[in-house]
Amino acid sequence: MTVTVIDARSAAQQVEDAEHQRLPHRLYTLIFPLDKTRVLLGMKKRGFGSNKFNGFGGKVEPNESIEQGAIRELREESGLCAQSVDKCGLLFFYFEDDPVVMEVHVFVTREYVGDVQETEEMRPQWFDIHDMPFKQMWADDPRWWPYLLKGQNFAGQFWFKADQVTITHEKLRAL
Ligand SMILES: CNc1ncnc2c1ncn2[C@@H]1O[C@H](COP(=O)(O)OP(=O)(O)OP(=O)(O)O)[C@@H](O)[C@H]1O
Repeated sequence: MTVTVIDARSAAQQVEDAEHQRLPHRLYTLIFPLDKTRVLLGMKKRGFGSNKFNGFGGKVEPNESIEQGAIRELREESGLCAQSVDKCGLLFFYFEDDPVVMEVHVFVTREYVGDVQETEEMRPQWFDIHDMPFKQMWADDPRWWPYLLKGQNFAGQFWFKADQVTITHEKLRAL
């Protein structure tokens, strides 16, 4: 069966189970600007995930939609202004020493304007979509990146040790 991700909340319901529902969630976005062969990543210069390459994103603010949050974070962190975004995935991260679930809404954008610029938080760099710097990225990224590349929506859950490196178990599937 093919399930299309219509909105973020319907996607969230795809993977919710009783334990997952009991825990508080914090909403995040993660957005990847694409061209025909490349993706723009950012080297995070400070804070959570520093010294890793990742897409652009952060916490969704109370007064904005998840899409607006993705567009805002992309602009703040890379200088690019997305004119359209496509939702492609939903990720849940659990850390063994943290009761809060990170609920990450993943987007791609192929329509953006502006000049890429380094910011206080991120140093942007283009990479070939088939030659990703996975050794310098979060451990879950190589698991779901192939779905994103194929245009296949996905939902994943990843349980991390407190070291933020070791994945103790995972569930990942196409939607
Ligand atoms: C565990 N495995 C992971 N795999 C892939 N991506 C991950 C991730 N864990 C976090 N992320 C992303 O990292 C950004 C953190 O955002 P983060 O800098 O904390 O938010 P925000 O910019 O609001 O922070 P400030 O409080 O302003 O510093 C955000 O896009 C979030 O989706």
